[in-house]
Amino acid sequence: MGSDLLELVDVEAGYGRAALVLRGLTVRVPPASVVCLVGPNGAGKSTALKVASGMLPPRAGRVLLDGQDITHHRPQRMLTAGLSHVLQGHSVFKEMTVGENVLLGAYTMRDKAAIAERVAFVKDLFPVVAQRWTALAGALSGGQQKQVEFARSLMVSPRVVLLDEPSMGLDPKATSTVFEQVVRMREAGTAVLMVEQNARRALETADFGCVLDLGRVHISGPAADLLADRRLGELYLGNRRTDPSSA
Ligand SMILES: Nc1ncnc2c1ncn2[C@@H]1O[C@H](COP(=O)(O)OP(=O)(O)OP(=O)(O)O)[C@@H](O)[C@H]1O
Repeated sequence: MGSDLLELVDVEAGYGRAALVLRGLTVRVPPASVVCLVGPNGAGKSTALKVASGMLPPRAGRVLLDGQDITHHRPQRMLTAGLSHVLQGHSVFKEMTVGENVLLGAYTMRDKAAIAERVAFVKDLFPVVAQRWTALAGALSGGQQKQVEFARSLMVSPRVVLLDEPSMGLDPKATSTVFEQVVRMREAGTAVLMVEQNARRALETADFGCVLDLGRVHISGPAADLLADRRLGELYLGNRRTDPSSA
């Protein structure tokens, strides 16, 4: 180990008195890489992100950031440590401007010059944020709103961004844009741990993939290898057994 930025190691977690959802989950995110969690509904993908960001304390196992044990840090401390979580669904405040939404991501920051520097950074990374800065966020398309959420999550200069279903509810064109922005985040040096239903598209974007089933990693490896795995294609990626192009 040692070279991974974020590690979930042998994590067990669940909700209240209900049975465990994560049953010994280990996931590793190397620096400036995109790692994608895929798998069937209820496998525990979103739960893994909640454990990583401190929203759900695990019952066993560890969360390490750059080798430091941050397992029982509260969400705000996780955020200042460098983990930013973009939740499932849309979380922009539609009646506020794009700029106001983005600046909400700086609420833990005191240094005005640092805030201005981050605003310039996210405007550069997401041109739509710069172009629509004073517009009401509710007037933007779903894909554009997702980019506002990304920009907000990057204000604190996170080392890892956790993205829960970034393409949810988006049409194919907006989905492509959102995945292009994920690549840009990685190019800008931020690691991404992403959960996606759109497994094929997500693996095409990711460096590494983990297929979760029943709260454990079933298969993991370079995303290109998972995409090329015929059995995996049939089980999770929608390839038909008779489709010669999936060979
Ligand atoms: N807040 C909660 N309270 C109780 N149970 C929950 C809660 N959130 C999730 N669960 C349960 O935990 C299990 C795993 O849910 P999770 O959302 O992590 O799965 P997932 O792999 O992300 O699924 P999906 O692809 O459907 O989003 C499910 O059985 C779900 O019902």
